[in-house]
Amino acid sequence: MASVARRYPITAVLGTSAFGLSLAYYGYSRYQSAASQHRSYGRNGNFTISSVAEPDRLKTTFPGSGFTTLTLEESHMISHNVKMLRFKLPDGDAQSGLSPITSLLTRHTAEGAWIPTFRPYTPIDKDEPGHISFLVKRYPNGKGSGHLHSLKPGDTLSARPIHEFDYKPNQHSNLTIVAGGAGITPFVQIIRAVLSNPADRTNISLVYANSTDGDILLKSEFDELASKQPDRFKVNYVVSETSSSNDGTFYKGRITRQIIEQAMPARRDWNNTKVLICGPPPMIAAVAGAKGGFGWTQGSLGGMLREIGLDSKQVQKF
Ligand SMILES: Cc1cc2nc3c(=O)[nH]c(=O)nc-3n(C[C@H](O)[C@H](O)[C@H](O)COP(=O)(O)OP(=O)(O)OC[C@H]3O[C@@H](n4cnc5c(N)ncnc54)[C@H](O)[C@@H]3O)c2cc1C
Repeated sequence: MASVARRYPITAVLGTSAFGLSLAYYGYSRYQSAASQHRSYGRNGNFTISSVAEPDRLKTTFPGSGFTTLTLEESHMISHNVKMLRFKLPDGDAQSGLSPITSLLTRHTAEGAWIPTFRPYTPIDKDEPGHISFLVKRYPNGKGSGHLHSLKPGDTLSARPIHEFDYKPNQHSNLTIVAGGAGITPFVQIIRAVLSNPADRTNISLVYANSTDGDILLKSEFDELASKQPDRFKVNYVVSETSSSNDGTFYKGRITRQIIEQAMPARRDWNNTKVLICGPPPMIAAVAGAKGGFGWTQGSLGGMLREIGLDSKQVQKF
C-alpha cells in the first residue's frame, strides 16, 4: 500500500524542517487536487452503482469539497488486528454516493500535536443509506489506524473523498487485482460493481496475499461470488503460514511470478487487461516496482509484472 510513502509528509513536518513543511504541503495539496478531480465525476462529484440505475432518486453525502463529519455508531474487532467501524452519515436518508474506486481521506489531530494526521481508508459497505463502514487494520504505533481503533460510539471523524481510479464498465476485458492484507479494501467496491452489473462483461482475477488464512478479509463474500460467477471472478489466496485446517486451496508462501501469470488471462488477451495493486510497500515493490516520489507517483514499472512483459500503462499502483 502507498501508506508508508503517504506518511512521509506528516512525519517530515514533525521534524519541523523546512523540507518537512514543504513535503507536508505537497502531500496535502495532492489530496486537495485529487478531491477536486473527483468533483468532475458525475452528480455531486460522485455516482454509485445504484445511481447508474436510478440517477434522480439518489441523495448523496459527500459534496466533493471540504470535510464531512461522520459519527461512529459501533465498532467491533473482526480479527486480532482488524476492526470494523460503522459510522452514521450526517443525513440518515443519504447514501455515500462514492464511485469505484474512491477512498476517504481522514483527518484528525492527536492530543498535543500541532499538525493533523491524514490517512486514506476505503469504505467497504454496500452503500446502505445513512451509514458508511470501514475495515481498519491496526499497525503498532500507527497514527491513523491507532486513532480509528481508539474511537468510541459517538466520537466523530472528518473525511473527504479522494478518487483513486476511474472505473468504467467494459473498459477492460480483464482486471487482475493483486492485494496484500488490508490492501484489499480499495478493490471491494470495484469487484462488487463489476459483478453486480449484468451489462458489464469484465472478468476479474484476484490474487490476495496474507500472513495467515485467518487474516483473509471478506473471504466468504469472495468465495460466494467466485462460486456464483466462476467464469467472471477467480480468487487465488496466497498465505505465508497456513493453519492445519487449510484444505489445500491456498498457495503457500508469497506471491510469485508463476501465481500472477496463472491468474492473468492468456497473453493474446493482454491488450485490454489492467492490473491493479495495493498492499504493503515491499509487496508492491516486488510485484510491480516501488512507487516514486515518496509514494506520490506511480514510479516505473518493475518487479514481476515487468519481467512477464506488461507495459506501465497496464498497471495501476495504489
Ligand atoms: C488508497 C488507500 C486506501 C486505503 N484503505 C485502507 C483501509 O480501508 N483499511 C486499512 O486498514 N488501511 C487502508 N489503507 C492504509 C492506511 O491509509 C494507512 O496507511 C494504514 O492504516 C497505516 O497508517 P498508520 O497511520 O496507522 O501507520 P503509520 O503511523 O503510518 O505507521 C506505523 C507503523 O506501521 C507500519 N506500516 C504502516 N503501513 C503499513 C502497511 N501498509 N504495511 C505494513 N506496515 C505498515 C509502518 O512501517 C510503521 O512502522 C489505505 C491506503 C491507501 C493508499
